Amino acid sequence: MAASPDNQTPPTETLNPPLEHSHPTTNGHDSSVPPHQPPPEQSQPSNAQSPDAVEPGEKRKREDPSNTYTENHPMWKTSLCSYFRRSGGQCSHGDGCRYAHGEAELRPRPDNTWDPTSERVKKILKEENGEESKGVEERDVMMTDALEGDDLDGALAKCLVNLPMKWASDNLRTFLSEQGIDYKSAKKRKGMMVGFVNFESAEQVKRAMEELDGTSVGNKNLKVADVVPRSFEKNFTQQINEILASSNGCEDGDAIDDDLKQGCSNSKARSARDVVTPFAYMPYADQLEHKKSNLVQILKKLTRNGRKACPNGVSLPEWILKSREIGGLPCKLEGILESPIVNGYRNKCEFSVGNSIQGKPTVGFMLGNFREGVTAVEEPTECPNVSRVACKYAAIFHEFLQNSDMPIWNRLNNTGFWRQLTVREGRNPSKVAEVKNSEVNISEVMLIVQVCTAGFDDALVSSEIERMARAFGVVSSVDSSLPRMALVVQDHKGISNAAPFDAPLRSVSIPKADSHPGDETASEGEEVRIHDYIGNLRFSISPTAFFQVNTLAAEKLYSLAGDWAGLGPDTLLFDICCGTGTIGLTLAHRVGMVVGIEMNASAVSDAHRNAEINAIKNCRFVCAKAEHVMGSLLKEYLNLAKKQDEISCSSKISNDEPTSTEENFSDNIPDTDDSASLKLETENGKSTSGCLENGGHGLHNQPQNNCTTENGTPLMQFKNVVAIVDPPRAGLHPTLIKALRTHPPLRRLVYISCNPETLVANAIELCTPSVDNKAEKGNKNNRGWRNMSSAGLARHRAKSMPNSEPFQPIKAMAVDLFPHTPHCELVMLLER
Ligand SMILES: C[S@@+](CC[C@H](N)C(=O)[O-])C[C@H]1O[C@@H](n2cnc3c(N)ncnc32)[C@H](O)[C@@H]1O
Repeated sequence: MAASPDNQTPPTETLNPPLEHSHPTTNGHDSSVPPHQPPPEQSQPSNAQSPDAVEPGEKRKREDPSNTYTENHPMWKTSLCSYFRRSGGQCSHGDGCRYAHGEAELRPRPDNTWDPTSERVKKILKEENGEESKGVEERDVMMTDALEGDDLDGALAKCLVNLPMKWASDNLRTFLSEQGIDYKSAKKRKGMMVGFVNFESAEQVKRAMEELDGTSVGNKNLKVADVVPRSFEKNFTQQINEILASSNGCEDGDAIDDDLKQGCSNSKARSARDVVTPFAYMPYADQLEHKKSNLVQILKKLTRNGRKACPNGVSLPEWILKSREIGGLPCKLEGILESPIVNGYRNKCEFSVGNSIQGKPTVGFMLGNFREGVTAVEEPTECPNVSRVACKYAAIFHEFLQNSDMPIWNRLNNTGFWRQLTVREGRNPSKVAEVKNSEVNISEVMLIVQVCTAGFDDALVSSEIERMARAFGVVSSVDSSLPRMALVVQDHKGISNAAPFDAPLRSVSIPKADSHPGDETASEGEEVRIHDYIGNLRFSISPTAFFQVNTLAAEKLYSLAGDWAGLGPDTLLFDICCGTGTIGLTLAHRVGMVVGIEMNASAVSDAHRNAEINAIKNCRFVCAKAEHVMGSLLKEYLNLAKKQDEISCSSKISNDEPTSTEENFSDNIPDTDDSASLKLETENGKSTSGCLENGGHGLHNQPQNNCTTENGTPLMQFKNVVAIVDPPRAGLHPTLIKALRTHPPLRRLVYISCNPETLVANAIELCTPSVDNKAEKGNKNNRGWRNMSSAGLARHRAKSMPNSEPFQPIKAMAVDLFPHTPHCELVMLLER
């Protein structure tokens, strides 16, 4: 399953590698800086030459820091001396060197962090990341699905880890033959780093381990690991004995005590709790501290990369110059707001269907990464972020699957029927006293069962789905603690469980006799929806629309964004990536007008409906990819002021063809968007006029000027134009960034991010000075972007930014929407 904190791919968020810590390339000093110069965030000591003094075209000179830093300087001995390390303890600066000669001399930095290349930090990171950082080498491989036509024999099967992803079975067989390894069968799927080998005898296993373990293939070392296949239970003891005999010199048939079992077979598996909520072992206050210090490291990348990306001959912007006063941060990180509830907070959980370690069909979370050979699934009961209600539905489905005639999904062969259960919860508005136990507010549940009908008889599919509906109905009719329920089946044939928005959905009636009073009995084809509240606004949410998974914490997030956006009656607010309209609608009463942009058509129709049910009239929602329409929208709305005298507002945005600036923006990053398939829509399905129609609700606000449309409707013009962007994990499209950056009247931008790494990358492009200098532009033929970090790519793109006033990072703050996981939302205010 995909990994993300957004609710399109929920609790598996932690299957992603943990947040990347800032880790300069080699020596703790930035790679662009010669060994004996300070890292970028400290390279402008107070008495250093002002960058403004640098002549155009001349490289900015850095002073020898050993002369300028003294013992009293806050950065004294806070970085390791790479020269000292590389030369085996020699450094011409001797004791006077401002860098630490070894770990013992190293001092903490003013912000209480340590040189990221120090052993101390490496050790902390290892501990923090726990098993996650150890990688597959130190873990069991828990494949519980069989490869096509060949069940693995637990005792004589081995798993080879670190094979090239692109290898198929043939490559693996050739490799084994070249190494002189005898085996019975060998299988590998492209896209995985693991392959499976069955052997004829314990001797073959032993020899394979001796020959292959540690052998290098490409730039990796092979690891021979155990497999815990379906036959785990019956073969376990035998398997252990074989392993003991073959790899540890124990005699075949030795008595096995528990310690030996663990030590020799490495059979300690991680639990779903460890995988999904790796911070659950820490007190909540420590979790918050931990997230904050991670964010500090990530934010510093913005300063470092902004500095690097600054074109030659251009003064460093003020925010970079001032960064050294705040420990290298691009702006102040004002803290982290805690979640009002820390347990059972998720209103959406996607439970995988797969075999447990014991080979039993199970509904829950995968215990690791498919690419690493882990397909085992465990029940969610120990995961503190999942509600008891969601666990109950997972358990009902789990029981049903034990006797289903249809097979569960096999991730290796991409065959099977039952794939995933999504539980979405709708809540009543919470009273303060109920916040701590918000589960009492769960008033309705939408169950989305994902299946793959390909190759199955229609009649069989229908009868099995009916049987499932009865199973849910029976339990909910006897358990009065379960809320109202609606059932939807999603047919998805793709490889990953992440189905596209338009994967066919149909609602399934829950048989009346068995159903709980009030259960949804939507007729076939009718769209089922759930409802939730943000403040006192009611939101109607369709099955595939995004809605923040922690509603109460989202309320804090939106109000923070609103406070920072500097709203008022004369504000036009662009809510970019608006989903069901949550941000714009909750802030609508504080602005003149909201324009929301969202690509998921169901979410846009939810947004319209939500405006309607809450009687909000000053919002308009556009269904399109933001990168396709933002240039046009900004141009139309922001140019209004210039056109005041001659205004007739006859211009139309009839489609999302790129504007001239978009056309000019060519970089060599492929754009996979299908602009042709998208059309700009308004709430009425008509094209949008260049000026805003006076919507009614916002009329009590005082627009600066009015004008009229062709048909005489009054129009408003706004003094203050702000944008709140809330993109998915991948961040903003470069074309959108350019549109925001190159429209000067847009003075303020609030960036909400569930992935601080992409926020930093996008902010590099938004905040780096640009020049109209062809020589500075990126190399159009450079295909090396594939290997670049997101920050490197952003620096590269920043070179192609048309000359325009950059934004400045003003302040940042985190909001914890995901207790017990490493994730949180980050909000940053950018102004110019
Ligand atoms: C993190 S969600 C935020 C939704 C909303 N602001 C909220 O808080 O409920 C990101 C949203 O962006 C939408 N989206 C993703 N890519 C987009 C694009 N290129 N243009 C417009 N919307 C996009 C997704 O469909 C999703 O609804």
